[in-house]
Amino acid sequence: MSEKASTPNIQIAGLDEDQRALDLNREAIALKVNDLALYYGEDQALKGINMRIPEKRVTAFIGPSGCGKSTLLRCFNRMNDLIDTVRITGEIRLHDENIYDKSVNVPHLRQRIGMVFQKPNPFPKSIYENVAYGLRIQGVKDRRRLDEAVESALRGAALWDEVKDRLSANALGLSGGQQQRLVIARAIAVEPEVLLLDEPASALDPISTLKLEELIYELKDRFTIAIVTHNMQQAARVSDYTAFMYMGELIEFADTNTLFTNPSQKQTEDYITGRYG
Ligand SMILES: Nc1ncnc2c1ncn2[C@@H]1O[C@H](COP(=O)(O)OP(=O)(O)OP(=O)(O)O)[C@@H](O)[C@H]1O
Repeated sequence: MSEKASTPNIQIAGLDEDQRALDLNREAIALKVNDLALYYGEDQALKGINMRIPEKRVTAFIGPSGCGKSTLLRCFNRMNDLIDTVRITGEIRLHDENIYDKSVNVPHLRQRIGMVFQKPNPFPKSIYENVAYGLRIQGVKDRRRLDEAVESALRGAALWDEVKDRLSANALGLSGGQQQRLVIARAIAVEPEVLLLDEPASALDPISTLKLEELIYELKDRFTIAIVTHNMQQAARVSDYTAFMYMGELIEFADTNTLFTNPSQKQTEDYITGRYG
């Protein structure tokens, strides 16, 4: 958080934040999790999760390996549906709609809640076609509209200047950091409401990681962001709220500053002070 305050173009947001200190009860809520449990076959991976994810904020999920961070993130856009053994009870509401309701159109849900994974996964197509992909699936054919959307998404993902002269080059020729920003451009081109980021920087070098963190900060003006990270410094730098999970349970959820400086649970304190994990 302190790094944000030291970055000139972020100070205004910081001042604003100070004026109306982060308070979950005063936030608009994008996602609400009610009594969520998830089982892989006989093994329970998530237990009694209740939480609210605020709109247009960055929420980080931290906790030791295997505590269920990625599993929970995948619940938000029903990626766990793809695993045969998974059984889920409880509900998750995107605004007022239970995303697990039978009537939900899952491909449409995944457009509203986009996801970016640990390893950049561009398609073996041109940079342009990667970004245009979701719009083409939606049936957009008009070239000018596609051009505008591709440029806007690439600018939004802080990649435009680096690729504008080679939009027809294969995306696999980009560096790892560029590929990850391209995948973010692909996700935001369809204007989702929520972006799920599952350890998006873990395969990146420090400079690319920094760029990605700056990008996340910029994107939260437009999107609700949930990020899983192993890196506590990263969580502290990029997020407004942090969820600490342990063995499938949500132990503590608070604004990031409070969670890292004054946690209410001993388990959280033990984790952030490096006593386990
Ligand atoms: N496809 C799967 N089938 C069976 N069990 C799984 C599957 N995916 C995850 N699990 C189990 O669910 C638990 C939670 O895993 P998950 O990957 O969500 O944890 P995590 O906190 O994201 O871990 P990490 O930080 O190591 O990525 C673990 O015990 C894991 O072994």
